[in-house]
Amino acid sequence: MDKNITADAIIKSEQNAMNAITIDCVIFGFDKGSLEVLLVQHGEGISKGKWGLPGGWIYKKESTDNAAHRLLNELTGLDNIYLEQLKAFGDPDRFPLRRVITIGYYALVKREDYNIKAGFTAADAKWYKIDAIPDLIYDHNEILAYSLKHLQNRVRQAPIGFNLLPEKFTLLQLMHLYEEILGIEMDKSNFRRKILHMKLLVALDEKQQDVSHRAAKLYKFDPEIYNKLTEKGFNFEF
Ligand SMILES: O=P(O)(O)OC[C@H]1O[C@@H](O)[C@H](O)[C@@H]1O
Repeated sequence: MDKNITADAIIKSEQNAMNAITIDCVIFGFDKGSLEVLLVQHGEGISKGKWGLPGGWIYKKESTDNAAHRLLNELTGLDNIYLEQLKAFGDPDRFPLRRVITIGYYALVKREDYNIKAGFTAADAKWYKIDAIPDLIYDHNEILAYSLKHLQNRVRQAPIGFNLLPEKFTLLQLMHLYEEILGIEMDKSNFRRKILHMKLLVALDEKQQDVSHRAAKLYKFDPEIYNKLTEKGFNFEF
């Protein structure tokens, strides 16, 4: 085949190819029994003044994982977070100016462990309760909805709570964590029976202190079983 024809074809197909890829991070925070999401207010560009997920452009010589950590840190001050890649969001019309595919990342953290400080192109950065999310830019409400579904599936398949609850907690606190993430109300005795059956918790010889109601028994996670179930997975049907 004629070399020039092949080169021409390559150039043409490259010109038609899309090369704009960005990152968007969904950071869920759990604090005092409520699930929240970290959002940033754009300080410049076509979305100035509007709220969205922390994210943006990837540098040419940067891995997508590094870009996710860098952008999150620059925009919100968050650092040292275990970010998991979710999926790519590639609707051709998701970004108004041209075709841009974005890669979603997500994490679930204990809110009080982190200080938030808006920076870079963000005018503000704030935690929003999951049931009070404003209208977000582009397809960010969809990305958030997908991430929440993913988190809800994840809590049915592996233990959660280790980095979200205090070291010693009551069964009710653990149940509220599940209720908040799954957005459902649970039956206390049913939850108690199922969770204790897993042998994931160690009952302590201690009760809550300084509470106005009847003090409840405290539990902690058995780290070995927690890790084993995290690796192996389970099916927690509520
Ligand atoms: O920051 P701007 O330029 O508005 O957004 C560009 C891209 O960065 C991402 O967060 C958006 O989802 C979009 O894909």
